[in-house]
Amino acid sequence: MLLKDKVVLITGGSRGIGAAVAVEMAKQGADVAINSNSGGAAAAEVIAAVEAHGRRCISVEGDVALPETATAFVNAAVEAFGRVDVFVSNAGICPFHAFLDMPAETLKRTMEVNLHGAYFMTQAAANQMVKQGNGGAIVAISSISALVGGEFQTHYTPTKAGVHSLMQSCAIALGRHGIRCNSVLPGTILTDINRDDLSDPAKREYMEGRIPLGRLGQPEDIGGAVAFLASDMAAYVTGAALLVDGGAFVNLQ
Ligand SMILES: NC(=O)C1=CN([C@@H]2O[C@H](COP(=O)(O)OP(=O)(O)OC[C@H]3O[C@@H](n4cnc5c(N)ncnc54)[C@H](O)[C@@H]3O)[C@@H](O)[C@H]2O)C=CC1
Ligand SMILES: C[C@H](O)[C@@H]1OC(=O)[C@H](O)[C@@H]1O
Repeated sequence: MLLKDKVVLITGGSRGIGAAVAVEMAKQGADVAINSNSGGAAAAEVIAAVEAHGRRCISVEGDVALPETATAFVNAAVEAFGRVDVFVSNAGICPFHAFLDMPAETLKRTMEVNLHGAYFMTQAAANQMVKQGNGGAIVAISSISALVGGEFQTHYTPTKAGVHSLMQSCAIALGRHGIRCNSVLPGTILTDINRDDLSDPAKREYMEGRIPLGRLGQPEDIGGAVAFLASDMAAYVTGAALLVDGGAFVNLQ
């Protein structure tokens, strides 16, 4: 087990990639706190799945765009489990929309959830780790979209580049505290975030055709990369980005 008895916090942990990461953390021996803005039945399922691996799990509801959600989440995790060892910044949205008539509110909300949310949460988790005094690991779920564009993602791709940039700067700011900061860059992973977009069979076939490994990703494909970066196996890895995309990025022709 890579994370035996560690305490891992994950934003957006009720569904999709965050939920799969929560379960992988439990498989690796960690107790888990998940945040989400919806909670409910989905969060209850994640709690049950973590507990099935013999680990503890709490769910804390809150909008990551609000700074107070970050302190409330970290405080709740510390109250439940005593400390924070690993923080995974995952919550995000991608309301697909064309560039020329992008509503200002859609742009603002996407920036606030994806980038400001990652900032507030990373800051709150890091402050707790510094207070504890024995280091820690922070992993942000950025994206292949930090490296390449998307016609209907002009509001989204800058947030994913920003999240990785945040990890790079935090790697410097927090290195002296023994806190490592890295990004995972998933390719296209089948979740609710792209369900509508990929419901078009032609689009889905095109996306699959771009991937050397021959399939779109599943949320479970991301868990191993996060576990590695969060663990002592990556003790000398900080400020790094790990693409987990089935080879999509390198497939020019
Ligand atoms: N699915 C994909 O192809 C890819 C996703 N990503 C990133 O992975 C992360 C997770 O996305 P998915 O699992 O695909 O999406 P999803 O829609 O399946 O899950 C999103 C999670 O974030 C939570 N969330 C959304 N807005 C929130 C808010 N304001 N406050 C708190 N929680 C909030 C939801 O409740 C849910 O738990 C996102 O940051 C996304 O940008 C990155 C690359 C590819
Ligand atoms: C939501 C998209 O399908 C998904 O999000 C990303 O970050 C990937 O680049 C995909 O475009």
